[in-house]
Amino acid sequence: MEMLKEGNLLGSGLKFGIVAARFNEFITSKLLGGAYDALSRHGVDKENITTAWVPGAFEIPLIAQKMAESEKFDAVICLGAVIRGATTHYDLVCGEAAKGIAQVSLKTGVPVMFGVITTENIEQAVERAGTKAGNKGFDVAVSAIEMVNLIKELEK
Ligand SMILES: Nc1c(NC[C@H](O)[C@H](O)[C@H](O)CO)[nH]c(=O)[nH]c1=O
Ligand SMILES: CC(=O)[C@@H](O)COP(=O)(O)O
Repeated sequence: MEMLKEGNLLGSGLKFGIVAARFNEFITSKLLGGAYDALSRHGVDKENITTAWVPGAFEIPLIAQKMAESEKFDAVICLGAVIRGATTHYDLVCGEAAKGIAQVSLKTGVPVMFGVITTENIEQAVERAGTKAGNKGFDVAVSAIEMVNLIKELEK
């Protein structure tokens, strides 16, 4: 019989750090609300969630690294909204945020979730922050629970 490993969605007793970017706060605050909703609905206690605000998505990796290295959290959830402007700045911010977040996760072995939405315009961001395309903050929070529990399964 093939052995199948997967992570369940039970969050009770798990501890989460959240790094939220304040840039485009009208979007990121909705992503944060979605993450809180997901964690709460999956049994995570409010006192087991620590949220840190950073200026923008470019600063997320550093604080995510501090949280991951602290060994206080089972996973770190990164939330941001990068909306294309008139210059190439968008590409640099998106690229460094994504690369930095991935590197922290691989370096520390802690699940660090990429909840930074990267959109061409404000409408696309609104759609992904709790309207017709769902809430990416909710989605990555659920994935964070799954990753923590998958790792626990693999370590048995
Ligand atoms: N344009 C966006 C930014 N830009 C700011 C950078 O993230 C960074 O805070 C600044 O360059 C100082 O180091 N950040 C976002 O999160 N979203 C954007 O659309
Ligand atoms: C994603 C960004 O950095 C962007 O909001 C900056 O806008 P602009 O490229 O018009 O300076």
